[in-house]
Amino acid sequence: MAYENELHLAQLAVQRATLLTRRVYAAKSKGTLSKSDASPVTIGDFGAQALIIAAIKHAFPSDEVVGEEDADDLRTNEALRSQIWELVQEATLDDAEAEAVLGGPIKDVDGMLTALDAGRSAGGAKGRIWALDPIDGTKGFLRGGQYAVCLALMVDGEVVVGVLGCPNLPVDDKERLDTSIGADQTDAEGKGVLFSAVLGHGATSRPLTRGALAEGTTIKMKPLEDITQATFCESVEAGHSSHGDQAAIAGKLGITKESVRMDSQAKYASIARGAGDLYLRLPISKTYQEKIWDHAAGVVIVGEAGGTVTDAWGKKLDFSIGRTLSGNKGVVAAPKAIHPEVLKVVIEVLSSK
Ligand SMILES: Nc1ncnc2c1ncn2[C@@H]1O[C@H](COP(=O)(O)O)[C@@H](OP(=O)(O)O)[C@H]1O
Ligand SMILES: [Mg+2]
Repeated sequence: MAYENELHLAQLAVQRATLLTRRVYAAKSKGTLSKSDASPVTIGDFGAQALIIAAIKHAFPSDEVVGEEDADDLRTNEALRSQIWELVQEATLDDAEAEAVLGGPIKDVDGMLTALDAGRSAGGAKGRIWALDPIDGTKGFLRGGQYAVCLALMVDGEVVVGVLGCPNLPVDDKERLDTSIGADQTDAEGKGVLFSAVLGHGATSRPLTRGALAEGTTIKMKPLEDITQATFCESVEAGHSSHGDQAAIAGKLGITKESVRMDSQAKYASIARGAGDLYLRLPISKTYQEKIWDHAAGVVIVGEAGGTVTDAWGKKLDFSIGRTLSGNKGVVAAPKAIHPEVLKVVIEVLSSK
C-alpha cells in the first residue's frame, strides 16, 4: 500500500500523543496539575506537538510540519518548560517496537524545543508537509467532551494520509453519539478510538491502546436513503459556525432530528463511521480563514469512507495555499450520493442572506 510507513508512523505518534493529553486531563481532574499555572490545554498542546514532531523528524527528517504551536512560550517560562518536559519523558508506549518506530523518547529539553519549533512551516503546494493540531477542540478538552489529536500528510498540496486520535469517543459506534463524556475521564484503557485513512486505500478505526496498535476495522459512511432521516453534526461553539444557517438548511432538507453538537474533528470521524450523516460548518465571520490542521485529517477520512467534502460553495478544500484554507469558506461533508442535494440547499440558504 502507498504511504504504509507514513501511516504507521502517524498512527503510533498520534496514539502516544493522545495518551499524553488524556493523562493531562486526568491530572487536571484530580487537581494534581499544579506545577505551572498554565491551562491544561496549553500543557497538552505543547506536549503532544513535541512528541509528534519528534517522531516525524526521526522517521522523515526532511519533511516539513505545519503545527499550531511553537516553542516561544517555553523558552521564557521555566516552570511550564519543566512541567512539559516531565510529561513528554513519561509518555512512552508500552511496546518497544512501536517506540523504536517513533525514535524512542525525546533525548533532552533542547530536542523538545527544536521539535516544537519545527512546526513553523508555511505550508504550500510543493513537497511533503504534515499538518498537525495537537489538541483540536480546545473547548471540548476543557469540558471533558470531544477533542482530537490530528495529523495529516500532504504531498504537493494533496492530503494523502490522515489520522485522528479521539480519546473520548466510544469504541462502539452503536453507543450514544455523545458530547458529555464527563469529568471522570482517566487515562485507563478501554476508551477512545484511533481513525486513519490513506488516499485511495480506505479508512479504518481501531480502539486506542497503550501498546501495539489494535487491529483496524474498515469504516464506511451510513447509506442514507431518506435525507429527512439524517443526523447532522455541528460545532458546539456558536462562534465557530452558524447554528442558525445550519438549522435553516436542515429544515429545508426536511431533517427533523436535533443536531448533534460536538467539538473538534471528532465530527468528521463520527460521520465517517456512520454515527451521524452530515457535517455542516457554515461561516459566521466573513474574514476568518479555516486552518489546514483543523480539517486535513478529517477530510481524507471522510473521503475514504465514501463521503464528499467541499466548502459551502461546492469548492474542493484547497490545502495547497499555506497554513489556512484561504480559498474556501465553510465545510459541507456528506455521503457522496447525497452531497449534491445538500450543497444545493446550502447555496440557497447562503444566497438568500
Ligand atoms: N471564528 C471561527 N470560525 C471557525 N473556526 C474557528 C473560529 N475560531 C476558531 N476556530 C477554530 O475552530 C476549531 C474548533 O472547531 P470546532 O468548533 O469544530 O470544535 C478551533 O480549533 P482548536 O480547538 O484546536 O483551537 C479553531 O482553530
Ligand atoms: Mg483545531
